[in-house]
Amino acid sequence: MVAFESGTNTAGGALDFEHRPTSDQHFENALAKARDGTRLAVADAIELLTTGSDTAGIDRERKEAVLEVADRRRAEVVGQEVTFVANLNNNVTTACNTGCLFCNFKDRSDQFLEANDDDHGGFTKTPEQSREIVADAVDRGIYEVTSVSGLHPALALDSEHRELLEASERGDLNYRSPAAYEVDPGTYVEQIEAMSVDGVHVHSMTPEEAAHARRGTDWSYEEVYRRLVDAGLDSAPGTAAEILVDEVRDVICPGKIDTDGWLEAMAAAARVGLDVTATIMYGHVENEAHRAIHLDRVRDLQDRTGAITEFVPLSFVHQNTPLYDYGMVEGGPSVHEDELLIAVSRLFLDNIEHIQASWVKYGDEQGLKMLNAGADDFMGTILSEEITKRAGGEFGEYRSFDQYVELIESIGRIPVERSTDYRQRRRIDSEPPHGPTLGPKADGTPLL
Ligand SMILES: C[S@@+](CC[C@H](N)C(=O)[O-])C[C@H]1O[C@@H](n2cnc3c(N)ncnc32)[C@H](O)[C@@H]1O
Ligand SMILES: Nc1c(NC[C@H](O)[C@H](O)[C@H](O)CO)[nH]c(=O)[nH]c1=O
Ligand SMILES: N[C@@H](Cc1ccc(O)cc1)C(=O)O
Ligand code: SF4
Repeated sequence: MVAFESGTNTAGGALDFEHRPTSDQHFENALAKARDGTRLAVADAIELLTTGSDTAGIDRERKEAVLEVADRRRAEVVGQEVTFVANLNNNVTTACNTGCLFCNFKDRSDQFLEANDDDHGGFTKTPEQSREIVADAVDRGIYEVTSVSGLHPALALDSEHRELLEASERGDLNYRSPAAYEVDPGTYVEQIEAMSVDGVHVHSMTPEEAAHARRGTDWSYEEVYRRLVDAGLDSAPGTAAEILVDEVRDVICPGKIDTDGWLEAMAAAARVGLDVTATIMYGHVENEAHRAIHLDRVRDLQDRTGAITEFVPLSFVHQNTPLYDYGMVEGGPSVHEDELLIAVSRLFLDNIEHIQASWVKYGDEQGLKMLNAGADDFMGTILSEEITKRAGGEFGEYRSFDQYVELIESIGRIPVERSTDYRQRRRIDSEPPHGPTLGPKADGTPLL
């Protein structure tokens, strides 16, 4: 079989990682296990992701075989429905000093100081502004708000946390009083309360944000998530996962919590009754062994919690990022790596029902291909998008219900609007125009 390109980014090869994408398994054996529905081992995932770890590059025929098995599994597990949600993104602030090398969403927080006239090009919203944005979207029929933000130094969990941070003599807490800034983001609890408009589902507080919300205290993640639930939080996004192997995190996000911290935060969110999602951000310096270990850690977390509603592969967008600027990567993942990641996620994660194809990351055409390679959820309307756009992504910020219906029907599948937890679903089989019906103020009128 002809190997037509390298299966992994070359920069990963230059780094001296302990984990390498080799295994004592055989591709055909791993594929047979996948076909039978036998639980896959990490070595099997490495074989499938590399299309055989003893040969260089991705073999196209073998790749197609993996996608086909994953597509069949998808049909067995969830059938022909393709789901999506009527949501908006309302990110509170871009101020962040964590310095992740794959991220261009962030702006250095000193640029947001009252005393600084720099034009940072980012934003911070007050709780009142967040409420207005969400209330307007809810009026239009939206029923989920997703909110992920930079770790603004003025953000505290609540007034008690603020008092502790104000009183602390420690200089290492990444805290600064809101009075020093042009705009006061309030506390996390105030933001969640503000966004809880008319029963809208609030999907917010990644493990990294939860860590920021307990800095300088001895509070557990459970305590933090409990207070957030009291404020109106409904579920938590499992971003900040990146690659759940510390030797990779040490390179791309040394300022972030480690793998165990991420897993601990997610398990705590589950214990207080929250649904969560899980993600992988792949296609930078890591190799296929790291991707396989990541899947194993997510599957183990789901065995323990059962709280993960969907798995969301986030393809690395390289253009405007430090990793690319510093020459640490030559680009993002190839389309073949993208397809294999979706397919192997479906096959490996036998305990997670839904695999999301992100049109933000893949675009419409490739997103549809992913729905024939193991994915069954097509994300949400989101209305605005800042993370990928700032990184150089070009697939836009919004999809309408009409666009969704047309895209999903074009591949012969059934468009279904879903609630965040997938428990409410509505098949869309009427004539256009289409709009949301599951929201507190949704009556089928198109969003825009
Ligand atoms: C921008 S952060 C915002 C929330 C919070 N600061 C955190 O890190 O959890 C949310 C996620 O966006 C994803 N992301 C950031 N930059 C990206 C890029 N260039 N390509 C793909 N995904 C990216 C990462 O997975 C990251 O965890
Ligand atoms: N994949 C991306 C998502 N996915 C999240 C969904 O929109 C939704 O919030 C979730 O499925 C819970 O219902 N969101 C983004 O902003 N960007 C993505 O790339
Ligand atoms: N907003 C994140 C993605 C995301 C948000 C919530 C999720 O549950 C999953 C993924 C991004 O664009 O990268
Ligand atoms: S990924 Fe999150 S924590 Fe890291 S720099 Fe970006 S906004 Fe900050």
